[in-house]
Parts: sequence; C-alpha cells; structure tokens
Amino acid sequence: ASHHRLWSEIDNVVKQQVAWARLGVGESGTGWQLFAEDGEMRMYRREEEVDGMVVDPLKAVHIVKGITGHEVCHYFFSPQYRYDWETTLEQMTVLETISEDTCLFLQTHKRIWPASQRDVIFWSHLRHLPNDQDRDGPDIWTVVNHSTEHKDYPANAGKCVRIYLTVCMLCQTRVNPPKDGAPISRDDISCKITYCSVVNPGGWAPASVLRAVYKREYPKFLKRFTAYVTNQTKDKSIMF
Ligand SMILES: O=S(=O)(CCO)c1ccc(-c2ccc(C3CCCC3)c([C@@H]3C[C@@H]3c3ccccn3)c2)cc1
Repeated sequence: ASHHRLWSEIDNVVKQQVAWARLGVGESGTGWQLFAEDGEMRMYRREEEVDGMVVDPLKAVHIVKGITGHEVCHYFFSPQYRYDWETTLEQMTVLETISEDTCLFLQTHKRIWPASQRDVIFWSHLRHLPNDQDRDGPDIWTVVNHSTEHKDYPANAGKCVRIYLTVCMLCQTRVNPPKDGAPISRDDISCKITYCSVVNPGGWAPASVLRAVYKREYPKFLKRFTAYVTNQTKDKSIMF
C-alpha cells in the first residue's frame, strides 16, 4: 500500500531531512567545524550534548565521479549489501519490509571499548524527488534512516544499550553530456553526496571516547561505502 502506518512520520522526517541536508555548512560562523578532509570529501561536525551525552551532528559533503545518486541510494538502502560496506555492523535483521522502498531494521554494532555494545531499530526509506517541475532544479535521490520502536524489541532489555539516530544520505547526479552526442558514459557523470547524521548514544559514554570514535569511523565509513558503490557499478549499465 502506498500509505502505510509509518507513512506520515516518514513523509515529515524525509522533508525535514532533505531541507536540512540542502542547507550548506555556510560560513565558518555557523558552528560547523571541518574535522576531516580527503580529496573531494569534507566532513563537518557541531559539538552538541544532550543530558551530558555527546550527540554531535555530522554533515559530510563528497563528490564521486562515475556513479549516480540512484546507485548510491540503492546500495545504501538495500539490506543484501550492508555487510559488505558497514564495518562496525555485528548483526542486521530486517524486522519488516513495509514496502519496496521502506524497511524496518534492527542492527547491533560492534562494541567500542570502553563503551558497552549498542543496538538500534530504525525505519529506512528510499525516495526519488524528481525535478520534473522546474527543469534546472535538482534531481534528488535520498535514503533517510530514523529510529523507531518495535514491540518485540524493547530498549535496553538485553546486553545492548539502545541508540537513537537520524541519518540522511542525499544525492544529486551531475551529467556532462559528451560533445559529439555520444551516449553518456561513466566518465560523463558524478554524484554530489550530502550525508547527515545525528547519533544519540543512548546510555552514557565518555565524550572523549565518542568523539574519537566519530573522528575515526565516519570518514572511514563514507570512503569505504562510496568505493564499494564505484566497484559494484563499474561494469554495469548506469542506473539513472
Ligand atoms: O548511516 S547508517 O544508518 C548505515 C546503516 O548502518 C548508520 C551510521 C552509523 C551508526 C552508528 C551506530 C553506533 C555508533 C556508536 C555510538 C556509540 C558506540 C557505537 C556509531 C558510531 C559513530 C560510529 C560509527 C560511525 C560511522 C559508521 C559506524 N560507526 C554509529 C549506525 C547506522
């Protein structure tokens, strides 16, 4: 069914996250600190705490040649590829396939000493926001992951501390059509990726440990994931 029980929440969160992702990191005065750079990738964070816990919002902007936003979102959303690129994942369960573009996931992440192990339940929604209204507007593909509850998996019932997150992978494809009217090849395309994430670690974890984990894991994650998509797509026809 096009409208399922989570539809209105998903619609609201997706619209909010797309607007947030499209806001630039602005001039340095806006509180965004550049903390990692690698080629075309720029990673920013804001230092924020909720009840003494580090919940630093993260925003990464990356430009990757040879892949499309649809391809990035396909490999980010689809459960069957996740163990290939998500290195901190210990266990992933699809609790529910709500529709072909909406799933409910339960994930446990590898323990990061000295913090206790974490798990998370989130809905994941893949959406194409075509620019058919104004031709020169952006053609956006996005995946939004947002924490939710599940009656069979109450928070903090087992050994894991439940974390809460909102993640947005927003992509815009750029095509430079070849001069001689030849068919578009992967050399003529690139994808501008904006990855936003806010992770509430649930129970207390030392701020210094969490910030060190974020500083190490996020750049590694985005580099590894985009390299994975490049490698998976290089010999396949372009998915626009
Ligand atoms: O983009 S996703 O939706 C992709 C689906 O998997 C996603 C991204 C990140 C997480 C995540 C979950 C737990 C933790 C920590 C918090 C306290 C102890 C464990 C971390 C820390 C930030 C480090 C981290 C960053 C990036 C990738 C993996 N690890 C991240 C979960 C999902």
